[in-house]
Amino acid sequence: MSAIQHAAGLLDGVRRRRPRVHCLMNGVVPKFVADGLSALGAIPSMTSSPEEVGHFVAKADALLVNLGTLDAQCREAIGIAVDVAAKQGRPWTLDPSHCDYSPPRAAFAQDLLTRGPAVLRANAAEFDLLSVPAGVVAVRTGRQDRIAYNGSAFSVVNGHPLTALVTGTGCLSGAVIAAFLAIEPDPYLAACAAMLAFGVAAEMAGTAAAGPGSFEPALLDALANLEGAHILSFAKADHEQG
Ligand SMILES: Nc1ncnc2c1ncn2[C@@H]1O[C@H](COP(=O)(O)OP(=O)(O)OP(=O)(O)O)[C@@H](O)[C@H]1O
Ligand SMILES: Cc1ncsc1CCO
Ligand SMILES: [Mg+2]
Repeated sequence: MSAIQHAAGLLDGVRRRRPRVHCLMNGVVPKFVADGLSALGAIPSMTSSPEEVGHFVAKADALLVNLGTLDAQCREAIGIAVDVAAKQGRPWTLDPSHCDYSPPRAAFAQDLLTRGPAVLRANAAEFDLLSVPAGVVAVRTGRQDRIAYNGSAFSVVNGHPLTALVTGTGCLSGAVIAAFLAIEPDPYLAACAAMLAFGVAAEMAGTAAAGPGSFEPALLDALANLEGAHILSFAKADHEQG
């Protein structure tokens, strides 16, 4: 089965199984990310207090760690969350948001990469600063999204330029990866499926939007209305075999 056919089936799996995704999100776009996960068919939770986060991660099917507005309490919560994820076998995605602005944040992100994330999702500037250890699926987003693992790579060229004009679309794409990780044990297939679903939904939203203001709700609508058949019809992707 191709990665595209597999993605269509996994989208149905997300709707059937409604995975719980716990998000340690930045303070800028938590509502958008939670709404995007709900629209897709997953169940978001966003608590970050150190005394509670472990309980939330233990009950979640997957975790997203986003460093966008990192502070001392976030660092503590992230440490607890990734420990619980490791102990309970919960897959997690790292979004090293804005690590290119701050050497301490880049060092923290680089350290987190050694603590067992299934997937790194980063924009080009963030991605190019980090070295991705073997065993971590590497997703570099931009006009083209490239998913790489162990010598293989998959590039998704779906999407719409308005995506780049709405803050938090990258954060949401990391959350969508976490939702697919919750139901697909192979993190490379999960990440390919997530970026196909997100890219096709963004393309559908782009045709309905007049600008970034109407693109944002249109993207939520497109995530909710997306069907496996849309992925099969509209996916534009290339496989590079290593
Ligand atoms: N020029 C573009 N054309 C089409 N899609 C794009 C373009 N640039 C980015 N995207 C899409 O926008 C989304 C966000 O990617 P980007 O690399 O901009 O992340 P980001 O900088 O982390 O975003 P944010 O921090 O706002 O959440 C991805 O789904 C990506 O495919
Ligand atoms: C703009 C911004 N600043 C910190 S997090 C965030 C949202 C994702 O880029
Ligand atoms: Mg980002």
